[in-house]
Amino acid sequence: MLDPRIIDQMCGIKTESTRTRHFAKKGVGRMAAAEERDAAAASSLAEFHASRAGVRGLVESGATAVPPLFLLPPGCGRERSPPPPPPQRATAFAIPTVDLSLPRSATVPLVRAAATSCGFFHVTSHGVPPGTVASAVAAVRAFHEQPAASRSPCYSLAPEMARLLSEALGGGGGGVGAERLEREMQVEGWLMACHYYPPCPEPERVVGSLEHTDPSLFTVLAQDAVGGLQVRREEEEGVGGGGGRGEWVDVAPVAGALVVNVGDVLKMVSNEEYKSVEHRVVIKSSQDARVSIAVFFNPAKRDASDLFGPLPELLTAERPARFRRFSVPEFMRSRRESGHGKSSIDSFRIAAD
Ligand SMILES: O=C(O)CCC(=O)C(=O)O
Ligand SMILES: [Fe+2]
Repeated sequence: MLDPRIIDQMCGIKTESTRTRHFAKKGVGRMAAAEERDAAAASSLAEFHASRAGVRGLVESGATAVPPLFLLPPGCGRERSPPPPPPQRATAFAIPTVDLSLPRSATVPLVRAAATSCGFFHVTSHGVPPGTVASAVAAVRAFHEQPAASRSPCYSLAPEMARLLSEALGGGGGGVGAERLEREMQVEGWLMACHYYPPCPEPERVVGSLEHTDPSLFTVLAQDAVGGLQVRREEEEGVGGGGGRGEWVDVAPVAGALVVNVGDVLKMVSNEEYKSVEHRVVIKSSQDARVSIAVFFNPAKRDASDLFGPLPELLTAERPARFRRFSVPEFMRSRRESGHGKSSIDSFRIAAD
Protein backbone atom coordinates (compact mmCIF):
# COMPACT_ATOMS: atom_id res chain seq x y z
CA MET A 1 0.00 0.00 0.00
CA LEU A 2 1.41 3.39 -0.93
CA ASP A 3 1.49 6.18 1.58
CA PRO A 4 -1.44 8.53 0.83
CA ARG A 5 1.07 11.40 0.54
CA ILE A 6 2.48 9.62 -2.49
CA ILE A 7 -0.98 9.61 -4.05
CA ASP A 8 -1.15 13.36 -3.64
CA GLN A 9 2.28 13.71 -5.13
CA MET A 10 1.30 11.47 -8.01
CA CYS A 11 -1.67 13.70 -8.74
CA GLY A 12 0.58 16.74 -8.70
CA ILE A 13 3.20 15.11 -10.86
CA LYS A 14 0.62 14.07 -13.42
CA THR A 15 -0.43 17.66 -14.04
CA GLU A 16 3.15 18.80 -14.35
CA SER A 17 4.00 15.93 -16.64
CA THR A 18 1.16 16.81 -19.01
CA ARG A 19 2.43 20.36 -19.24
CA THR A 20 6.01 19.32 -19.69
CA ARG A 21 5.13 17.11 -22.62
CA HIS A 22 3.94 20.25 -24.39
CA PHE A 23 7.18 22.05 -23.64
CA ALA A 24 9.04 19.10 -25.10
CA LYS A 25 7.09 19.47 -28.32
CA LYS A 26 8.67 22.80 -29.01
CA GLY A 27 12.28 21.58 -29.11
CA VAL A 28 13.25 22.13 -32.77
CA GLY A 29 15.63 19.39 -33.94
CA ARG A 30 14.45 17.07 -31.20
CA MET A 31 11.03 16.80 -32.78
CA ALA A 32 11.19 13.09 -33.59
CA ALA A 33 12.24 12.15 -30.06
CA ALA A 34 9.64 14.50 -28.61
CA GLU A 35 6.94 13.06 -30.85
CA GLU A 36 7.91 9.52 -29.92
CA ARG A 37 7.79 10.46 -26.27
CA ASP A 38 4.42 12.12 -26.83
CA ALA A 39 3.03 9.03 -28.53
CA ALA A 40 4.28 6.77 -25.74
CA ALA A 41 2.89 9.14 -23.13
CA ALA A 42 -0.45 9.36 -24.95
CA SER A 43 -0.74 5.60 -25.09
CA SER A 44 0.12 5.20 -21.37
CA LEU A 45 -2.39 7.94 -20.60
CA ALA A 46 -5.05 6.14 -22.67
CA GLU A 47 -4.25 2.90 -20.83
CA PHE A 48 -4.50 4.71 -17.50
CA HIS A 49 -7.89 6.20 -18.46
CA ALA A 50 -9.08 2.80 -19.69
CA SER A 51 -8.37 1.35 -16.24
CA ARG A 52 -11.20 3.59 -15.00
CA ALA A 53 -9.82 3.44 -11.50
CA GLY A 54 -8.05 6.80 -11.20
CA VAL A 55 -4.77 7.32 -9.38
CA ARG A 56 -6.21 5.53 -6.37
CA GLY A 57 -6.56 2.45 -8.57
CA LEU A 58 -2.76 2.33 -8.80
CA VAL A 59 -2.59 2.16 -5.04
CA GLU A 60 -5.23 -0.55 -4.95
CA SER A 61 -3.38 -2.54 -7.56
CA GLY A 62 -0.42 -2.69 -5.19
CA ALA A 63 1.91 -0.44 -7.21
CA THR A 64 5.20 -0.03 -5.41
CA ALA A 65 6.77 2.42 -7.88
CA VAL A 66 5.46 5.52 -9.60
CA PRO A 67 4.61 4.68 -13.23
CA PRO A 68 6.63 6.75 -15.77
CA LEU A 69 3.42 8.46 -16.92
CA PHE A 70 3.44 10.38 -13.66
CA LEU A 71 7.07 11.44 -13.82
CA LEU A 72 8.52 14.49 -15.51
CA PRO A 73 10.93 13.66 -18.33
CA PRO A 74 14.55 13.82 -17.24
CA GLY A 75 16.36 17.02 -18.19
CA CYS A 76 13.26 19.21 -18.17
CA GLY A 77 14.58 21.06 -15.14
CA ARG A 78 11.42 20.49 -13.14
CA GLU A 79 11.98 16.94 -11.93
CA ARG A 80 11.55 16.31 -8.24
CA SER A 81 14.83 15.88 -6.47
CA PRO A 82 15.56 12.33 -5.27
CA PRO A 83 14.16 11.64 -1.83
CA PRO A 84 16.61 12.70 0.90
CA PRO A 85 18.15 9.99 3.07
CA PRO A 86 16.06 9.21 6.14
CA PRO A 87 16.69 11.94 8.71
CA GLN A 88 18.69 11.08 11.83
CA ARG A 89 16.23 13.11 13.86
CA ALA A 90 12.96 14.85 13.04
CA THR A 91 13.71 18.02 11.09
CA ALA A 92 10.18 19.06 10.09
CA PHE A 93 10.11 22.70 9.10
CA ALA A 94 7.75 24.50 11.43
CA ILE A 95 5.82 27.32 9.82
CA PRO A 96 4.82 30.14 12.19
CA THR A 97 1.58 29.87 14.15
CA VAL A 98 -0.79 32.73 14.78
CA ASP A 99 -3.23 32.26 17.66
CA LEU A 100 -6.29 34.27 16.66
CA SER A 101 -7.52 34.46 20.25
CA LEU A 102 -4.65 36.83 21.07
CA PRO A 103 -5.35 40.57 21.04
CA ARG A 104 -5.12 42.33 17.67
CA SER A 105 -2.00 44.13 18.82
CA ALA A 106 -0.29 40.72 19.01
CA THR A 107 -1.76 39.02 15.93
CA VAL A 108 -0.98 41.85 13.49
CA PRO A 109 2.80 41.74 14.02
CA LEU A 110 2.72 37.92 14.00
CA VAL A 111 0.87 37.86 10.68
CA ARG A 112 3.25 40.47 9.30
CA ALA A 113 6.31 38.48 10.37
CA ALA A 114 4.89 35.26 8.89
CA ALA A 115 3.67 36.80 5.65
CA THR A 116 6.91 38.66 5.03
CA SER A 117 9.18 35.73 5.94
CA CYS A 118 8.06 32.30 4.81
CA GLY A 119 4.61 33.24 3.48
CA PHE A 120 2.90 30.29 5.18
CA PHE A 121 1.44 30.17 8.65
CA HIS A 122 -0.92 28.12 10.79
CA VAL A 123 -3.87 29.82 12.44
CA THR A 124 -5.30 28.39 15.64
CA SER A 125 -8.37 29.41 17.68
CA HIS A 126 -9.94 30.22 14.30
CA GLY A 127 -13.43 29.36 15.45
CA VAL A 128 -14.11 26.69 12.81
CA PRO A 129 -15.18 23.65 14.85
CA PRO A 130 -12.86 20.67 14.29
CA GLY A 131 -15.87 18.48 13.46
CA THR A 132 -16.85 20.80 10.62
CA VAL A 133 -13.46 20.50 8.96
CA ALA A 134 -13.39 16.77 9.66
CA SER A 135 -16.76 16.18 8.00
CA ALA A 136 -15.69 18.05 4.83
CA VAL A 137 -12.45 16.05 4.73
CA ALA A 138 -14.37 12.83 5.38
CA ALA A 139 -16.77 13.54 2.49
CA VAL A 140 -13.85 13.91 0.07
CA ARG A 141 -12.15 10.80 1.48
CA ALA A 142 -15.37 8.80 1.28
CA PHE A 143 -15.81 9.72 -2.38
CA HIS A 144 -12.29 8.68 -3.37
CA GLU A 145 -12.21 5.57 -1.22
CA GLN A 146 -15.42 4.03 -2.54
CA PRO A 147 -14.92 0.61 -4.09
CA ALA A 148 -13.42 0.89 -7.58
CA ALA A 149 -16.63 -0.44 -9.09
CA SER A 150 -18.54 2.62 -7.80
CA ARG A 151 -15.82 5.10 -8.71
CA SER A 152 -14.97 3.85 -12.14
CA PRO A 153 -18.06 5.23 -13.94
CA CYS A 154 -16.99 8.72 -12.77
CA TYR A 155 -13.66 8.29 -14.54
CA SER A 156 -15.17 7.00 -17.75
CA LEU A 157 -17.99 9.51 -18.16
CA ALA A 158 -15.77 12.46 -19.07
CA PRO A 159 -13.74 10.82 -21.87
CA GLU A 160 -16.95 9.28 -23.16
CA MET A 161 -18.67 12.70 -23.24
CA ALA A 162 -15.66 14.23 -24.99
CA ARG A 163 -15.80 11.45 -27.63
CA LEU A 164 -19.55 11.81 -28.10
CA LEU A 165 -19.42 15.60 -28.45
CA SER A 166 -16.54 15.19 -30.88
CA GLU A 167 -18.24 12.54 -32.99
CA ALA A 168 -21.43 14.58 -33.14
CA LEU A 169 -19.54 17.58 -34.53
CA GLY A 170 -19.54 18.16 -38.25
CA GLY A 171 -22.94 16.81 -39.15
CA GLY A 172 -22.88 13.40 -37.42
CA GLY A 173 -22.15 10.23 -39.42
CA GLY A 174 -18.74 10.05 -37.74
CA GLY A 175 -18.41 13.82 -37.94
CA VAL A 176 -14.89 14.98 -37.15
CA GLY A 177 -14.22 11.68 -35.36
CA ALA A 178 -14.53 10.60 -31.76
CA GLU A 179 -10.91 11.30 -30.86
CA ARG A 180 -10.67 14.72 -32.54
CA LEU A 181 -11.25 16.94 -29.49
CA GLU A 182 -8.97 14.80 -27.36
CA ARG A 183 -6.20 14.98 -29.98
CA GLU A 184 -6.62 18.72 -30.44
CA MET A 185 -6.59 19.78 -26.83
CA GLN A 186 -6.43 16.84 -24.38
CA VAL A 187 -9.61 17.15 -22.38
CA GLU A 188 -9.34 17.07 -18.63
CA GLY A 189 -11.57 17.87 -15.67
CA TRP A 190 -9.53 20.13 -13.48
CA LEU A 191 -12.01 22.21 -11.57
CA MET A 192 -14.95 21.19 -9.44
CA ALA A 193 -17.40 23.65 -7.88
CA CYS A 194 -19.57 22.39 -5.03
CA HIS A 195 -22.59 24.65 -4.58
CA TYR A 196 -24.90 24.96 -1.61
CA TYR A 197 -27.90 27.23 -2.09
CA PRO A 198 -29.62 27.78 1.26
CA PRO A 199 -33.39 28.09 1.46
CA CYS A 200 -34.57 31.68 1.41
CA PRO A 201 -37.64 33.21 3.08
CA GLU A 202 -38.18 35.37 -0.04
CA PRO A 203 -36.94 33.14 -2.87
CA GLU A 204 -38.40 35.34 -5.62
CA ARG A 205 -36.24 38.29 -4.55
CA VAL A 206 -32.84 36.62 -4.96
CA VAL A 207 -30.81 34.50 -7.36
CA GLY A 208 -28.52 31.66 -6.33
CA SER A 209 -26.15 32.17 -9.22
CA LEU A 210 -26.18 35.06 -11.68
CA GLU A 211 -26.63 34.42 -15.38
CA HIS A 212 -23.44 33.27 -17.09
CA THR A 213 -22.04 30.97 -19.69
CA ASP A 214 -19.37 28.47 -18.63
CA PRO A 215 -15.86 29.22 -19.89
CA SER A 216 -15.21 25.46 -20.13
CA LEU A 217 -15.19 23.07 -23.05
CA PHE A 218 -18.12 21.37 -21.39
CA THR A 219 -19.48 20.98 -17.87
CA VAL A 220 -21.02 17.98 -16.12
CA LEU A 221 -23.41 18.88 -13.31
CA ALA A 222 -24.97 16.72 -10.61
CA GLN A 223 -27.91 18.28 -8.81
CA ASP A 224 -30.30 17.15 -6.13
CA ALA A 225 -34.07 17.14 -6.54
CA VAL A 226 -34.73 20.72 -5.33
CA GLY A 227 -34.41 22.44 -8.71
CA GLY A 228 -33.54 26.02 -9.58
CA LEU A 229 -31.29 25.72 -12.65
CA GLN A 230 -32.64 27.78 -15.53
CA VAL A 231 -31.44 28.30 -19.11
CA ARG A 232 -32.14 31.26 -21.35
CA ARG A 233 -34.11 30.13 -24.35
CA GLU A 234 -33.79 32.15 -27.51
CA GLU A 235 -36.64 31.88 -29.97
CA GLU A 236 -34.82 32.37 -33.28
CA GLU A 237 -31.91 30.02 -32.73
CA GLY A 238 -33.39 27.30 -30.53
CA VAL A 239 -31.90 27.18 -27.07
CA GLY A 240 -29.48 29.79 -25.92
CA GLY A 241 -26.47 31.57 -27.28
CA GLY A 242 -26.22 34.51 -24.93
CA GLY A 243 -26.87 38.09 -25.90
CA GLY A 244 -29.28 38.81 -23.08
CA ARG A 245 -32.49 38.01 -24.94
CA GLY A 246 -34.96 35.18 -24.49
CA GLU A 247 -37.03 33.70 -21.78
CA TRP A 248 -35.71 31.86 -18.71
CA VAL A 249 -36.94 28.28 -18.47
CA ASP A 250 -36.45 25.69 -15.71
CA VAL A 251 -34.24 22.66 -16.17
CA ALA A 252 -36.20 20.32 -13.92
CA PRO A 253 -34.00 17.76 -12.15
CA VAL A 254 -34.33 14.25 -13.57
CA ALA A 255 -33.65 11.52 -11.02
CA GLY A 256 -30.45 9.67 -11.86
CA ALA A 257 -29.49 12.00 -14.75
CA LEU A 258 -26.50 14.34 -14.91
CA VAL A 259 -26.67 17.65 -16.77
CA VAL A 260 -24.08 18.29 -19.51
CA ASN A 261 -23.69 21.77 -20.95
CA VAL A 262 -21.48 23.15 -23.67
CA GLY A 263 -19.06 25.91 -22.65
CA ASP A 264 -17.60 28.87 -24.51
CA VAL A 265 -14.42 27.07 -25.61
CA LEU A 266 -16.38 24.32 -27.35
CA LYS A 267 -18.69 26.87 -28.90
CA MET A 268 -15.68 28.51 -30.56
CA VAL A 269 -13.91 25.25 -31.49
CA SER A 270 -17.15 23.99 -33.06
CA ASN A 271 -17.38 27.23 -35.05
CA GLU A 272 -20.71 27.85 -33.34
CA GLU A 273 -22.25 24.54 -34.34
CA TYR A 274 -22.66 24.04 -30.60
CA LYS A 275 -24.31 26.56 -28.31
CA SER A 276 -22.91 27.76 -25.03
CA VAL A 277 -26.11 28.73 -23.31
CA GLU A 278 -26.61 31.35 -20.61
CA HIS A 279 -27.86 29.81 -17.40
CA ARG A 280 -28.48 30.84 -13.81
CA VAL A 281 -29.79 29.40 -10.58
CA VAL A 282 -32.90 30.73 -8.88
CA ILE A 283 -34.03 29.75 -5.41
CA LYS A 284 -37.08 27.54 -5.59
CA SER A 285 -37.70 26.83 -1.97
CA SER A 286 -38.04 28.58 1.31
CA GLN A 287 -37.62 25.19 3.00
CA ASP A 288 -34.99 23.13 1.24
CA ALA A 289 -31.38 23.90 0.54
CA ARG A 290 -30.14 22.89 -2.91
CA VAL A 291 -26.80 21.19 -3.57
CA SER A 292 -25.12 20.87 -6.95
CA ILE A 293 -21.67 19.78 -8.06
CA ALA A 294 -20.25 21.09 -11.34
CA VAL A 295 -17.13 19.61 -12.92
CA PHE A 296 -15.63 21.78 -15.64
CA PHE A 297 -13.76 20.04 -18.46
CA ASN A 298 -11.08 22.08 -20.17
CA PRO A 299 -8.14 21.67 -22.52
CA ALA A 300 -5.12 20.29 -20.67
CA LYS A 301 -3.04 22.19 -23.23
CA ARG A 302 -2.82 25.49 -21.49
CA ASP A 303 0.41 27.02 -22.74
CA ALA A 304 0.31 30.43 -24.41
CA SER A 305 1.56 28.74 -27.61
CA ASP A 306 -1.22 26.10 -27.71
CA LEU A 307 -3.65 27.79 -30.06
CA PHE A 308 -7.23 26.66 -30.63
CA GLY A 309 -9.88 27.87 -32.98
CA PRO A 310 -12.67 26.47 -35.10
CA LEU A 311 -11.58 23.01 -36.30
CA PRO A 312 -10.42 23.41 -39.93
CA GLU A 313 -12.50 20.45 -41.15
CA LEU A 314 -15.66 22.27 -40.06
CA LEU A 315 -14.96 25.27 -42.26
CA THR A 316 -16.60 25.76 -45.64
CA ALA A 317 -17.03 28.68 -48.02
CA GLU A 318 -20.58 29.08 -46.69
CA ARG A 319 -19.48 28.78 -43.09
CA PRO A 320 -16.00 30.27 -42.73
CA ALA A 321 -14.26 30.59 -39.37
CA ARG A 322 -16.31 32.74 -37.02
CA PHE A 323 -13.57 33.01 -34.41
CA ARG A 324 -9.86 33.67 -34.51
CA ARG A 325 -7.44 31.32 -32.82
CA PHE A 326 -6.81 31.76 -29.12
CA SER A 327 -4.84 30.21 -26.27
CA VAL A 328 -6.37 29.20 -22.96
CA PRO A 329 -4.47 31.89 -20.98
CA GLU A 330 -5.60 34.53 -23.50
CA PHE A 331 -9.18 33.31 -23.26
CA MET A 332 -9.16 33.29 -19.46
CA ARG A 333 -7.66 36.80 -19.40
CA SER A 334 -10.38 38.12 -21.69
CA ARG A 335 -12.97 36.41 -19.52
CA ARG A 336 -11.62 38.11 -16.38
CA GLU A 337 -11.56 41.46 -18.15
CA SER A 338 -15.14 41.14 -19.36
CA GLY A 339 -16.35 40.78 -15.77
CA HIS A 340 -17.73 37.97 -13.65
CA GLY A 341 -19.48 35.30 -15.63
CA LYS A 342 -19.72 37.38 -18.81
CA SER A 343 -18.92 35.57 -22.01
CA SER A 344 -15.94 37.17 -23.70
CA ILE A 345 -16.07 35.22 -26.91
CA ASP A 346 -17.20 38.21 -28.93
CA SER A 347 -13.66 39.55 -28.58
CA PHE A 348 -12.48 36.52 -30.59
CA ARG A 349 -15.22 36.80 -33.20
CA ILE A 350 -14.23 37.48 -36.80
CA ALA A 351 -16.51 40.12 -38.24
CA ALA A 352 -18.69 38.76 -41.06
CA ASP A 353 -18.20 40.60 -44.41
O1 LIG B 1 -25.87 24.97 -9.51
C1 LIG B 1 -26.15 24.84 -10.69
O2 LIG B 1 -27.09 24.15 -11.10
C2 LIG B 1 -25.34 25.52 -11.76
C3 LIG B 1 -23.97 25.90 -11.34
C4 LIG B 1 -23.26 26.56 -12.48
O3 LIG B 1 -23.83 27.01 -13.43
C5 LIG B 1 -21.80 26.65 -12.47
O4 LIG B 1 -21.16 26.23 -11.48
O5 LIG B 1 -21.22 27.13 -13.48
FE1 LIG C 1 -22.48 27.41 -15.06
